[in-house]
Amino acid sequence: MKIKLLNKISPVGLNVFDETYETSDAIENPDAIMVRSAKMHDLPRNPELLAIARAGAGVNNIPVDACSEEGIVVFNTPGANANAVKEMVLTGMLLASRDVIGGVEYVRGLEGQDGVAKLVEANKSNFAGTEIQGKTLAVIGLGAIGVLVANAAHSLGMDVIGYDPYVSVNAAWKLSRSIEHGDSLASILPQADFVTIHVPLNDETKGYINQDVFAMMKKGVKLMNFSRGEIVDEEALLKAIEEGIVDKYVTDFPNEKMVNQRNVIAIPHLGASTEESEENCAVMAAQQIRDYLENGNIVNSVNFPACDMGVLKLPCRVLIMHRNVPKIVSQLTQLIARENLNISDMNNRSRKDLAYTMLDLDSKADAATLDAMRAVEGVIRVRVIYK
Ligand SMILES: NC(=O)c1ccc[n+]([C@@H]2O[C@H](COP(=O)([O-])OP(=O)(O)OC[C@H]3O[C@@H](n4cnc5c(N)ncnc54)[C@H](O)[C@@H]3O)[C@@H](O)[C@H]2O)c1
Ligand SMILES: O=C(O)[C@H](O)COP(=O)(O)O
Repeated sequence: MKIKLLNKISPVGLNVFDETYETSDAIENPDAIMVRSAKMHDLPRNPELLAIARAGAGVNNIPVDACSEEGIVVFNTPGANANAVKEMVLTGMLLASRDVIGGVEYVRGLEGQDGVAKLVEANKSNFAGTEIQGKTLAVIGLGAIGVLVANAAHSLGMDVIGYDPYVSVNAAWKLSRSIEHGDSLASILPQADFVTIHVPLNDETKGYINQDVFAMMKKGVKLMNFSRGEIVDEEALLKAIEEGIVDKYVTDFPNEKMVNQRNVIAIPHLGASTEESEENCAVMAAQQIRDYLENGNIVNSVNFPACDMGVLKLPCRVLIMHRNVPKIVSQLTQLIARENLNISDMNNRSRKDLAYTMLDLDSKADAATLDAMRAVEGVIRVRVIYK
């Protein structure tokens, strides 16, 4: 099996692959791709490609809809880098409150001067700040990162209020009971001294933080964006900075416009860049790829349904990706029955308009049966794994 690496992937993750795998950035016609933030929208996809694993959370760099049409499973690694981002958000809030960056730059400028200790004592008041304890933090998006940020901020003495109209039961369980929930942005933003954004970039959230949303914010708010640059409308942001609504904008996504703006602290996308997080993401992504290539199991996909039949023990497993419409499964099983093949076990799962069927057979399926399955209307891809 050939795994193409589109970004630098932690070697600990690559160790998950045994000697039957080849991993490299130079591979052609891969069976699977491992990627971090490399933009894949304009890259060609070879017909053999079965899976793309994003070692991280955001999948806006991957053409997910096109992959679905081609029967390519797209995975991500939910939560694997959440702690790293949480620590960075806390750092961002502190950098926005205390002028550590200005102070350090000032001290560097004293190189070669006499009486440095005396000078810093005389001028330190230029870099004084405020504390985060006792301030109110609004968290937009209570997923893997938002929950960790909310709980950590609460334990540092902040009042925390969150908003997430699609919050999962799992995330809600993890949220501290002291965190209040709002039912709209308007219900959480007016009282917030700090706002932090933890939603994915998609059609709904592009330009989400716009002029109307800035108008809901308290004057002097400090805004953290460790999600994606495009979630914040930059024209509206610069106006809000000009009007004193935003006191500091801390972003992990600098662009040409943001590199040197007044009141903007721009960080070079370091949220997930820790040894621990890079290992967690790479290991999880590699395990998910292996399980899919070797057993056909789907865990943590962002386009196909979760479906797991464990390790393949029977002679043959047939995997069918198809539209979620009536009569497909019955046609597939009839084709199997026609050849007197016995289905020992099966699983069928759907997600929106896509479905996935796994069939464990007592004997090997012949090529003609597999081709007949491929010809069923609504079938996207058929793959077979032999033990
Ligand atoms: N800076 C970095 O290095 C870094 C690292 C990891 C993730 N990220 C970004 O952070 C995002 C969130 O990561 P995560 O791991 O918490 O993902 P997640 O899927 O666990 O959480 C996202 C949450 O946003 C909520 N949401 C979706 N639309 C919303 C809306 N319109 N309003 C409010 N809430 C909404 C979802 O219900 C979900 O709970 C990623 O999609 C990625 O873009 C950045
Ligand atoms: O969505 C993510 O997981 C982050 O933005 C991390 O991106 P990276 O893997 O390129 O650091």
